[in-house]
Amino acid sequence: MKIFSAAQVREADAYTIEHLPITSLQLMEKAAIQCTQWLETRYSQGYSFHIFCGAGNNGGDGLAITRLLRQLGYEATAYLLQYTDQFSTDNRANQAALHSQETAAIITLQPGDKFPALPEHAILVDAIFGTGMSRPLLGFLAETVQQLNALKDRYTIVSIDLPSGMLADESTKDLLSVQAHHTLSFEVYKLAFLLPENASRTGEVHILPIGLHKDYITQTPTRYELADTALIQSIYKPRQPFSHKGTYGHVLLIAGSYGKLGAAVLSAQACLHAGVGLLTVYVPEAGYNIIQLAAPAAMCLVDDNPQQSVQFHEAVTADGAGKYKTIAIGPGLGTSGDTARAFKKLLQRYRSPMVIDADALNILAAEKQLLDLVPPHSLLTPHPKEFERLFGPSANDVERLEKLAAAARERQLYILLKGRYTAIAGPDGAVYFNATGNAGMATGGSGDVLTGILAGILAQGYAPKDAMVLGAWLHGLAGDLGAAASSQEALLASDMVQYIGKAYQEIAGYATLQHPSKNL
Ligand SMILES: NC(=O)C1=CN([C@@H]2O[C@H](COP(=O)(O)OP(=O)(O)OC[C@H]3O[C@@H](n4cnc5c(N)ncnc54)[C@H](O)[C@@H]3O)[C@@H](O)[C@H]2O)[C@@H](O)CC1
Ligand SMILES: Nc1ncnc2c1ncn2[C@@H]1O[C@H](COP(=O)(O)OP(=O)(O)O)[C@@H](O)[C@H]1O
Ligand SMILES: [K+]
Repeated sequence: MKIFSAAQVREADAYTIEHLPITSLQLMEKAAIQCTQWLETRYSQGYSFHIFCGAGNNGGDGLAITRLLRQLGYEATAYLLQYTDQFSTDNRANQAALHSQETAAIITLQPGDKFPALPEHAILVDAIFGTGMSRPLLGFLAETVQQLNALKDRYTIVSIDLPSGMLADESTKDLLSVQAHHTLSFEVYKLAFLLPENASRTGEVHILPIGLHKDYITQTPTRYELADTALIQSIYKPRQPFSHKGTYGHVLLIAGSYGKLGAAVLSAQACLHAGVGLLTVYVPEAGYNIIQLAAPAAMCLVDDNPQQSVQFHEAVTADGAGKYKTIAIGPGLGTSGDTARAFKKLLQRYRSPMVIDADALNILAAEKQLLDLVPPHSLLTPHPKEFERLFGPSANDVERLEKLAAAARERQLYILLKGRYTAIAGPDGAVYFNATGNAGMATGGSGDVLTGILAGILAQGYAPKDAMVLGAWLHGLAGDLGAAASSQEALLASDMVQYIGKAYQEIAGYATLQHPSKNL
């Protein structure tokens, strides 16, 4: 699903009005009908609705919602904020429609007026500004928004299209905006909804279809995209009946150190469940029995050093053309000087794309020149702190995304920035967001599982970008299925491993089952 900027949303509206038999007022009515239906299924007749309307088309939506709610028998009042007398045409049309229905439904709020008294079961609807927001809220507008926010613990606040004060595709981290419990937005996700800095202000986001023209949506290129099931199914390749373990690649996983061998175990198990053909795990001597017992399907190479791996570069031949399709390095590895030196030698020898995570990223961050040695098209998987260590601090989430895209482009890398909406950037500068996953995955070891999954998928022959997008989806879906089976609190990284199979099953769907038994 493409993520449109505010300017593109306006273009999409205009294109739809030009190419379909629909006026802008009718499009507004469709948006208002969708919002009203959402409110109606959620709140019974005992609730009253208090809709705060601006002078533009967002306010027009609010006025239309007020009228539709009243038609359904709800108590609903529109408060029209008098910060200007320049109303949009469709806003005026909806004021007139509401007046002709019943005059008392609109109350104008002037600067200096007392904030309206609210009954017990009130729902506050914010229809002040949407994608037309162009400057910080000041004076009367700022006071009204502050008064709404002061009520957020007592009443539910529903924002239409965007919480007023928030920009769709720029950071508004330091600006005042409505703090909504729900945001009802139209047709497409906006970048603002995917930024951690906005989490407490958008609340739950619900995207409602309003019938924007499909041609505009399919033909318009966007900088950002949210992965969806259609994209994942287009990437996923079912296994071939005559394939063998050589078909699916050999991964060398370099992970674990004394006290952190669990990271190697989790990565190894995840890599196996992701479908790798063969897996060799390289661990310090202390890890031999652990790996052999915890991942019997994997082979094990052991470093001479008992506690940390310091000569893993020897595992690949000097010309780099070894037997390993993919090398993954980092989970629980440690960052000692000897380990860092071995990593440097490995980077000099092995020139195919690798998966680089955790302590391997920390080694790169400590000695930044090593970044120049990373093979092109490698996959780096930093969390925000690791990203900052590697590429420097960012003033806000939008700047961090721009840094992500720039680093991927300039260094010809695939970089996956972890989070609620993990962001994936490649050398072409496009950024994909992943929507699967839940807060239960905020637990030690879940990143190690992701590293294993990515290496396992990459070795099977997926292109790096596809491996990243599919791997992040699979990882999050395994977490979602695991949490559904128990709870987010109880979810462990090992549960994510156990649910990789079920996650694949969902992606593949029964339609792709090749076995003759499906006809029985
Ligand atoms: N046909 C359409 O264009 C549709 C528009 N829709 C609604 O229309 C919204 C966009 O409407 P508009 O483009 O009228 O924009 P808004 O209603 O978001 O804002 C309107 C005006 O507010 C002014 N403004 C912006 N920031 C301000 C500030 N801080 N202080 C004072 N004034 C400020 C701007 O100059 C702008 O002209 C969408 O978010 C959506 O809710 C929907 O009805 C769907 C159809
Ligand atoms: N709130 C959340 N919602 C969705 N996914 C999450 C959330 N918190 C963490 N995750 C996912 O869990 C993983 C955590 O990785 P990381 O921080 O490296 O953990 P660790 O180093 O403990 O293994 C990432 O893939 C991240 O996207
Ligand atoms: K709004």
